[in-house]
Amino acid sequence: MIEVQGVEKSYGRQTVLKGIDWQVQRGDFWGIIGPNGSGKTTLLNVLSGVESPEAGEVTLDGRPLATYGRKALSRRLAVLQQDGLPPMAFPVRQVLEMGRFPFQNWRGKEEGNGAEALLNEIVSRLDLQGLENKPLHVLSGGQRQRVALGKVMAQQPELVLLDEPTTYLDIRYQMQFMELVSSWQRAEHLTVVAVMHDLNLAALYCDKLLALRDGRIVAMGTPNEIITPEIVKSLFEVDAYSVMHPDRGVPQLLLRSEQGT
Ligand SMILES: Nc1ncnc2c1ncn2[C@@H]1O[C@H](COP(=O)(O)OP(=O)(O)OP(=O)(O)O)[C@@H](O)[C@H]1O
Repeated sequence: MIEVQGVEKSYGRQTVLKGIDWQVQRGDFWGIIGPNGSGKTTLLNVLSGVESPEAGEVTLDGRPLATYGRKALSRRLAVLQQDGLPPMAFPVRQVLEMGRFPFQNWRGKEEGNGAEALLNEIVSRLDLQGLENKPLHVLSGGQRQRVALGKVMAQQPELVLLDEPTTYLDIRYQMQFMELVSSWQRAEHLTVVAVMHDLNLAALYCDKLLALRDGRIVAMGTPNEIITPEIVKSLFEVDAYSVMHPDRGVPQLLLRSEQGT
């Protein structure tokens, strides 16, 4: 679905992506991991077309990303940031409707009447009943991020790019958010690429992980291949144990204290 070939990206004299080669197949759930400043967000921005690489190319279904118009691209891919929506005064239902923008004509109208049913389904899937008429600024951060996910769902993308989407959520809402994304991904055979800071959540929900350090890919593979003490040490310079999750059969990290036991 996506092919990244020899991508280089610089800001001023700093090269932040160096020779990135990567392929994403339809239906994959990828996590991008790596330390602060390693280029994760920049790579996501190159995939969404927000940033253009100086060298190399990104293609979406065989066609260079740069040749897609903005509206055509937003019918294919959607992006959700850390704090997906600011605390503005728009009511929840209206914010969900904004997700339909790529399908509206110049008068802001959509052909057919499928959108209402779709929005109702999203409201019930995300448990937003009762919040539909409330303005965003009265919601909690966790509720607001659920609405942000709903707006992205309303866009009916084939590819979803998530940039640290659970950063401001407590552990209950982190789990809930990732479960919602995961069930949506399975139901619609979506392709998901998520920048993940929490390696344990990444191991639980991503099928494949790409590890970046200093703008280069240092490892790619399944969570079992990537979430190892050696790779984690090489990325983050921390010592950790890796244990198997008893239910899910994926690795989970336990950090080791610098003082020992
Ligand atoms: N718009 C920009 N202008 C100048 N430098 C930038 C810009 N965006 C990113 N950078 C620099 O590029 C490097 C990579 O940044 P990027 O945000 O991609 O890293 P990251 O891995 O997502 O980091 P974090 O985990 O802290 O979010 C950093 O050194 C950053 O300062």
